[in-house]
Amino acid sequence: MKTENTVWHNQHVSKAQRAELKQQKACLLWYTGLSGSGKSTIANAVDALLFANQHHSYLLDGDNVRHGLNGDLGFSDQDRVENIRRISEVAQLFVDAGLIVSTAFISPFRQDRALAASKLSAGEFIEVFIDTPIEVCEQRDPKGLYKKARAGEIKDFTGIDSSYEAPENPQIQIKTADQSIEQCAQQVVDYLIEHGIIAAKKL
Ligand SMILES: Nc1ncnc2c1ncn2[C@@H]1O[C@H](COP(=O)(O)OS(=O)(=O)O)[C@@H](OP(=O)(O)O)[C@H]1O
Ligand SMILES: Nc1ncnc2c1ncn2[C@@H]1O[C@H](COP(=O)(O)OP(=O)(O)O)[C@@H](O)[C@H]1O
Repeated sequence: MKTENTVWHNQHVSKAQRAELKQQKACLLWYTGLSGSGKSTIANAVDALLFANQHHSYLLDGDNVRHGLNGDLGFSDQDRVENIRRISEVAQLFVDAGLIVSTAFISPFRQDRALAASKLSAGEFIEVFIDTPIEVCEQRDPKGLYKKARAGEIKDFTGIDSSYEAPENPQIQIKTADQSIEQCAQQVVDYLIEHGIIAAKKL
């Protein structure tokens, strides 16, 4: 550790106070799933629903973070671990600000998702498994990446030559092949209401 001479400062305003002002509880919706499974689509739909109902939320999305904060990282196992570690730290700060935070990253390794969860209090970390079979993801192929990976133009592609460890006990499991985008988003919103993170209001 290079931080041995630094001291943690407790803030006067707590996470709970910040969240209460926003009439919500702070939490982290951690979306995980294969490329093309629907993480971004569903996380964006949920975020839009929350915003429309005056909630304070923020979405950290894969490609955007990789263009900036994590622009130095590729797709080796080691780089993915570091990618998720940094995202976990950033997400924790946003949760501290009292927000309903969403992260939409493949986050293929259980251990890294567990690390993200360990930084938050009980009930704050909500693992959302976007459970879409690889055949469906590959058929959708929204960015043409599966085609390139099959052609050998991209290596270490998740689900093809890089592993994905599915969650064993996610708080929310969404089967996108059987439901519309709206139904998937509503499944997340229903969870937030049932667990007292937001009030029912119009959602
Ligand atoms: N080799 C390889 N494997 C998987 N994905 C790849 C790869 N190369 C580029 N991409 C694109 O990068 C997006 C995944 O980035 P993540 O930061 O979510 O990945 S990870 O959590 O670190 O595994 C992923 O975005 P999504 O399709 O939205 O998941 C791809 O668009
Ligand atoms: N029920 C659904 N939920 C989410 N996405 C869906 C669904 N049905 C079809 N799709 C489509 O699947 C694709 C998912 O892409 P994307 O959200 O970018 O996935 P990811 O972020 O996991 O890579 C989009 O083109 C989206 O329109």
